[in-house]
Amino acid sequence: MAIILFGGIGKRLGSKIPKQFLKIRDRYLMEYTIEKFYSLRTVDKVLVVSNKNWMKKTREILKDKNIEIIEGGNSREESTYKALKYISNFAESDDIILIHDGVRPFVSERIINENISLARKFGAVITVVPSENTMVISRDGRKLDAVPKRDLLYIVQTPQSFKFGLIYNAFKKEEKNLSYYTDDASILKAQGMEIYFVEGSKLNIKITTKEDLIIAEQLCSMQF
Ligand SMILES: Nc1ccn([C@@H]2O[C@H](COP(=O)(O)OP(=O)(O)OP(=O)(O)O)[C@@H](O)[C@H]2O)c(=O)n1
Ligand SMILES: C[C@](O)(CO)[C@H](O)COP(=O)(O)O
Repeated sequence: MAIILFGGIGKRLGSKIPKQFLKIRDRYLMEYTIEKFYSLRTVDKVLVVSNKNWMKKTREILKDKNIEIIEGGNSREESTYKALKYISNFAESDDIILIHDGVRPFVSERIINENISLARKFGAVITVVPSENTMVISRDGRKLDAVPKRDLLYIVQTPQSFKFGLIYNAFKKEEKNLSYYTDDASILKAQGMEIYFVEGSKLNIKITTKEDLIIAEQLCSMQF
């Protein structure tokens, strides 16, 4: 099952409407992402988590698809938790759950299928790419405090995929601290679970700011 997260409002993009409802080449951004999962035989179900103020628009866009839609929460992790609670009514503990940022429309079939196969093998996986830039730590955002060794650094993408029982129990244990986390796997890691890697792609961008939208428009003109 794929949980696709569209519960945000895109503050950092600064557009009047949430970025997932922007159109690129006459298709809603959310349609690009959903299609990547909906078209795969390896994905049995798609659950869309949308923003509570945009449920009607979401239903209208997805009216011709067999997709369940629920309301998100006030943070990405709260939206994920709402989705996990919803599927706890029918999911088995060993079912594979993929959790994906809806604003990553260029995820590939290879990444999705590797998430499924490696989550089945290891129980918990995240999609990553190795850092090609030196990255630094700064506490005040003005000066450099530390330089981690670059070859130890990976940039985390999504999907993040898990055996349902593992991720649901981890969220239940941390339900009061979800706003501390910015992804799903780190909640499991904080409880001592090993998290394995799936090779991502530099094309699997997250559309967060205006620059990302320019890149997305270029990628769409090449891919579709
Ligand atoms: N309460 C929230 C916040 C975010 N998301 C989703 O999580 C993904 C990654 O979040 P981000 O890129 O931060 O999206 P926004 O939260 O919309 O952006 P911003 O932080 O700029 O408002 C997005 O697909 C977003 O829709 C969500 O489902 N529920
Ligand atoms: C989950 C994520 O995409 C991993 O890099 C990222 O943390 C999401 O961050 P956002 O601020 O919710 O976009």
